[in-house]
Amino acid sequence: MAQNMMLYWCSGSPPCWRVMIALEEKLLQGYKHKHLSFDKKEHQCAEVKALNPRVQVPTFKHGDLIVNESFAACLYLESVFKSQGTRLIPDDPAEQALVYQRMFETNNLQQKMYDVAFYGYYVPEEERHESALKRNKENLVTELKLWDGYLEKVMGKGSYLAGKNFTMADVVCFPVIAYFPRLHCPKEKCPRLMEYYEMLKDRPSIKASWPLEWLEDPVGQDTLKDL
Ligand SMILES: N[C@@H](CCC(=O)N[C@@H](CS)C(=O)NCC(=O)O)C(=O)O
Repeated sequence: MAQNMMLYWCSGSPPCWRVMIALEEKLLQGYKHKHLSFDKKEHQCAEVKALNPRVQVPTFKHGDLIVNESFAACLYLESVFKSQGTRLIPDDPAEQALVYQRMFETNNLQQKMYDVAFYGYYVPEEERHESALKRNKENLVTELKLWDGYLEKVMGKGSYLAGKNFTMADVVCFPVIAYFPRLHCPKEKCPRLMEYYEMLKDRPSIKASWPLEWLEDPVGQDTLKDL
C-alpha cells in the first residue's frame, strides 16, 4: 500500500517531519521518498515543481492523488488508514474538537518561533530592527506560556497535547516543539513543554524520522538562548 506513495522532503522541516511521523504511526514505512537539500535549493527540482505550484516541501503523492499541505496530508492518511496503526483522531466529538484546536493552533507557535529563531535568515539586514526582534521575542514568550498552560491544565504530568492519548495534535506540533531545546531555549520559559518533549522524543515514529542534520550535529545553533 505504501509502495504507491511518494514523499519529497527536506530534513528539519516541521511540515515534512509531521507527515513522516504520521506515515510511521500509520505503519506505512515502505513509502517511497526523496530527500532534498534545502540549502542546495533541491526542493525547487522539476519533480516538485510539477506536483506543487508553491514549490515547497512536503510534496506528497498517493497513487494519482497529490496532497501537499502537511496538515491535509496527515488528515488524509488518518482518513484512508483509520484502522491501521495508531488512531490519531478520536471519534468522540468533544475530544476531536480539542485535537483539531491544538492542531490548527500549531501554526501560531511555529510562526512566532520562526520570527525569533530565523529573524536573521528571513529579514534582510537593512530591514532588521532591535525593537522588532524584541517584540517578536515577547510574542513568542506569551505564546509559549499558553502552550505550557495547556499541558498543565489538560491532565498534568505525562499528558499529551490533547489529553491522555497520543493524537494528531502531537503529530503536527511535536516537530515545532522540538525546535525549542534544539535552539537552546531556556527550560524555565516552558518547563511543561520541555517535559513533554522529553516524554516524546524517543517514541519510535519520532525517532525514526528525526532530522538527519540533528543526528549529525546534536548541539545545534543557539538562536533561542536569549528568549
Ligand atoms: N503550508 C505548507 C508549508 C510548507 C513549507 O513552508 N515548506 C517549506 C520548508 S519547511 C518550504 O518548502 N519552503 C520553500 C519555499 O517556500 O520556497 C505545509 O504545511 O505543508
